[in-house]
Amino acid sequence: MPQQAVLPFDDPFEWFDAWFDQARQSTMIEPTAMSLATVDADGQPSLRIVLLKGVDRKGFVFYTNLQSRKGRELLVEPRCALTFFWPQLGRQVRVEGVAQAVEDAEADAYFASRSRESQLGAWASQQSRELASRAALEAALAEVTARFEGQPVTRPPHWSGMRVVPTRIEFWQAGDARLHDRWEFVRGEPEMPFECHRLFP
Ligand SMILES: Cc1cc2nc3c(=O)[nH]c(=O)nc-3n(C[C@H](O)[C@H](O)[C@H](O)COP(=O)(O)O)c2cc1C
Repeated sequence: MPQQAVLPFDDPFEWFDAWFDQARQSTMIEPTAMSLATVDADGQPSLRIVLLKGVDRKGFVFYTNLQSRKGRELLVEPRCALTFFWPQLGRQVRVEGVAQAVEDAEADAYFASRSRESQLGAWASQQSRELASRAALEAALAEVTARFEGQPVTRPPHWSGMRVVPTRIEFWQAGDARLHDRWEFVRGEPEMPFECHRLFP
């Protein structure tokens, strides 16, 4: 991978778009997968994979059950972090920021684009709650399938999108002999312009 002597982009969103396009054009499975880190009220971190479903200058959007562990944690502490790892390209992107619920209309539009099976699953799963048995989950799915028979499946009120509004975005490109390139863009508040720094690997 060629080393970057100069800054390839001075705008972190343009930079992300370029790398994300290349990741999606590669043979990589799940290029939209990202680790999402949250913390609970005691400061205990937790980490899981979610899928990036939208990105623009406002931030990085994923969808989930708002009553899941991550949903409950983000309600109390919206500061969170994301990491993308694109091994075929030798790249990592790290994002830190604040999660905000997306507008209802945006969540409705995305929910409507999902398969009916996924829509019913969103109703049937009390994500992250204790489940007595697989049969209980299947019974919940059968119940919602019967409830919505012959009609569109509406979005559950507890299922929506979260947008991570970034205050830090770091681009990491693997280099020879571990002399990787790292560039960070930071801003104190989401309304402020980003400052860019190069970091030791
Ligand atoms: C490849 C992959 C993609 C996933 N995408 C999502 C997603 O977009 N939204 C989601 O809520 N969970 C997704 N999950 C499941 C989460 O990793 C996690 O198990 C679930 O959201 C419950 O997490 P929580 O208990 O921390 O809230 C995905 C898991 C994998 C492995």
